[in-house]
Amino acid sequence: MKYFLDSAKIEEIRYAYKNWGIDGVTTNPRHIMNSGKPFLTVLKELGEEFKNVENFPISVEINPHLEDPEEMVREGKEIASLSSNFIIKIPCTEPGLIAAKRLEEEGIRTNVTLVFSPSQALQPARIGAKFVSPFVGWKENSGEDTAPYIQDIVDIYKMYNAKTEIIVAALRNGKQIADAAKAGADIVTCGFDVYKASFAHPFTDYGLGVFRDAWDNTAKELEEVK
Ligand SMILES: O=C(CO)[C@@H](O)[C@H](O)[C@H](O)[C@H](O)COP(=O)(O)O
Repeated sequence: MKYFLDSAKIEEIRYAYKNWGIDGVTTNPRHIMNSGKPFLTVLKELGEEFKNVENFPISVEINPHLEDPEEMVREGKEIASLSSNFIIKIPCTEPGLIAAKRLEEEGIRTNVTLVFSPSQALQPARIGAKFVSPFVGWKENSGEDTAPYIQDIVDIYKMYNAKTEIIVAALRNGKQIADAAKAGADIVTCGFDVYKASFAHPFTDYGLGVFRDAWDNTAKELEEVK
């Protein structure tokens, strides 16, 4: 399963690419706002940073105020022209799906986002979107158990041999990452801190303490000779 970083902060993206080998990036308007930089500046930085890296998808969301498919397509094309790594992220609304279909027909790859049900995940696959992004965290926060819904999407896609790759999004902890892997999702996208926490376990730290003590208290060769 691939790991994408859900972020628009160039420093953490650079770190996660170099040290963790992340496979791509997903951004959204909130991540761009949190970067503290203007939209186009972030896009230029990302395009420049990965200009020599092939197969490194960077999802960039169109203006969320757009409701007309023609305008969505126009903006999607403008964004896509800035970098061959850019994937156009479009909301899972009817106009969004129309725009995604047109963009895919013109060879511009899309990521249909803000997906919250298996039925919403069907049309992105039918129109050949490159990615679909079902959300987990927001539903879990509202008290829903999301494991069955992700499993349903994975199973349906398998049943129909859908080529669209599933990015499980809005994950909050390591268990949700493991659940996505268990369900057979293609990709997860998480924030920097969620990945960092997922690499750790309190027993790993405890065990290290035990082994460090043992190391320090092991008889030293020179002392044994004496
Ligand atoms: O849709 C995708 C990935 O394609 C994500 O970037 C998605 O926007 C984010 O995971 C969600 O918005 C979660 O954001 P947050 O609640 O973790 O700030």
